[in-house]
Amino acid sequence: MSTQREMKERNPWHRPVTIIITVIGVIAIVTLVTVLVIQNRTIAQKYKYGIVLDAGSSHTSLYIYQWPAEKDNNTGRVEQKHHCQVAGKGISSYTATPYKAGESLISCLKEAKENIPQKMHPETPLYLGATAGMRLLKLENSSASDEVFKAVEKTLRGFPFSYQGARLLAGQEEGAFGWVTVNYLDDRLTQGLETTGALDLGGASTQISFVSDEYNGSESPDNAVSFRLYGYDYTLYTHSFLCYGKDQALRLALAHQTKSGPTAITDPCFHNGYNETRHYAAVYDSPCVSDQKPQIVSETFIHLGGGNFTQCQEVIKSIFNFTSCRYSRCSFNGIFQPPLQGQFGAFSAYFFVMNFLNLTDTSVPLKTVMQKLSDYCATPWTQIKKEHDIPLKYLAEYCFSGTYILTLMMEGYNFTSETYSSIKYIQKIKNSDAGWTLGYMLNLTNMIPAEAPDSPPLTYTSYVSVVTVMAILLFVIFILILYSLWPKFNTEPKII
Ligand SMILES: Nc1nc2c(ncn2[C@@H]2O[C@H](COP(=O)(O)OP(=O)(O)OP(=O)(O)O)[C@@H](O)[C@H]2O)c(=O)[nH]1
Repeated sequence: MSTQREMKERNPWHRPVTIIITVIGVIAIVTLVTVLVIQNRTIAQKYKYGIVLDAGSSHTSLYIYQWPAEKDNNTGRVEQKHHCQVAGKGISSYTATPYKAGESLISCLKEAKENIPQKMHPETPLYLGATAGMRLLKLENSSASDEVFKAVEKTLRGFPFSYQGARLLAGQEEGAFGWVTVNYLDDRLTQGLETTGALDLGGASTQISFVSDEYNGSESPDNAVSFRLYGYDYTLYTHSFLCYGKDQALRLALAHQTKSGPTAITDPCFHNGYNETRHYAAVYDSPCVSDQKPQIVSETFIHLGGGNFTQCQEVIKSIFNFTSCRYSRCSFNGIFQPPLQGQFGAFSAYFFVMNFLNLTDTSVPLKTVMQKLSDYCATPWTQIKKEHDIPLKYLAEYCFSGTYILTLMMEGYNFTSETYSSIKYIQKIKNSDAGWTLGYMLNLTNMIPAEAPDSPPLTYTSYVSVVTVMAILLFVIFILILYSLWPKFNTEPKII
């Protein structure tokens, strides 16, 4: 019993001083780590915001982006916080009543007010970029396009955000910013990885953008956009084909089939049994086709479906011009295109259409994809209507749109059955929509620096872990030293 007591007394771990030191040490470590974690988390929870309106030919979308407030100096990730689809058509359709173009944006702007903390409104930049619909309107009627922009600007200025302008984007900008978005979201730019090409299919225009080792901008310099991002140089090939978005391409195909002004056509790109009366004036009411308008005998024509994929491909091929090329190589319509290189992300209508058709898997051989689309096109209209509950106007066009997409890629851009698998149909990357808007905002807010920013050598998690481990280690060393010194301090005078 007494030996046990002696041992207990000699063992420093049983002394109150040691216990107190241990408790204080543990509390110190817990406090240190807690302060580290809380200090950093409080900062990371504050955000800055930016709003971009994509005024497209078919409709307008509003996107809110957010990024950590203290990291806008180039290291914080910008992500999409909210998306609002403006009801109705694109702003270019309001030429008769321009003020309505402005009014159409109000409900989404109100949503933006609700989604961004009020105190951040005045410092939130607000941009509007208009694309191919307004490009066509400008070609057709420049003063009408000015009126629409005025009305839109009036509405945007009426909101408490920091209005930065409403402008027409050049096709080249639309292509280049789409490419920036895809590669930014994929984290390819900071690391200088091989980039992904961008394929964007809109309603009125379509863009192709990629980096090719065989393109430095000397041939067809109009297609070159040079960037220096995070310390890496890029010369991007980009081209926007006006009138080759899927809605205008459909007009081109209908114009091709109604050249002679017939009263009825059997269109292989529409399902068997499809039967609609169309007005010539409505089909030809676009600068993409207005010069092809036939000497009309009738006001309308009957649009019948033929449901034949191969014939549909032939009709679509006829809207491309493959004969003239003054460069070393061309895609179509005499436009230069260097050899395709690397992976491609295909978004907007590429995704909507192929997703509806269940054909987004590009590991499936192209031959099989074509066969499936051919079967879909051959399905009678009555059956298609029974199987899908979506507005008939959209439903009727998927055979055309799917065939257009494959023809544009294979015949227009020169993808092959081998390179088809390098395309990925995408809608979102990490919860942000693929499209030009994010790249546009990153550029205008200088969020992508030309040079790589100085980054801390450790990530936040590694930093906290290292500090924790070091604190524990120091404490253990301290205790061990204390332990080794203990007998000296505690040796009681021995009575001999
Ligand atoms: N199926 C389907 N089609 C859509 C959807 N959203 C848009 N579309 C169609 O896809 C096409 C392209 O749409 P967007 O990418 O918004 O194109 P846009 O901005 O209006 O056109 P551009 O001005 O040429 O860029 C248009 O024909 C739209 O009608 C969708 O959610 N589902």
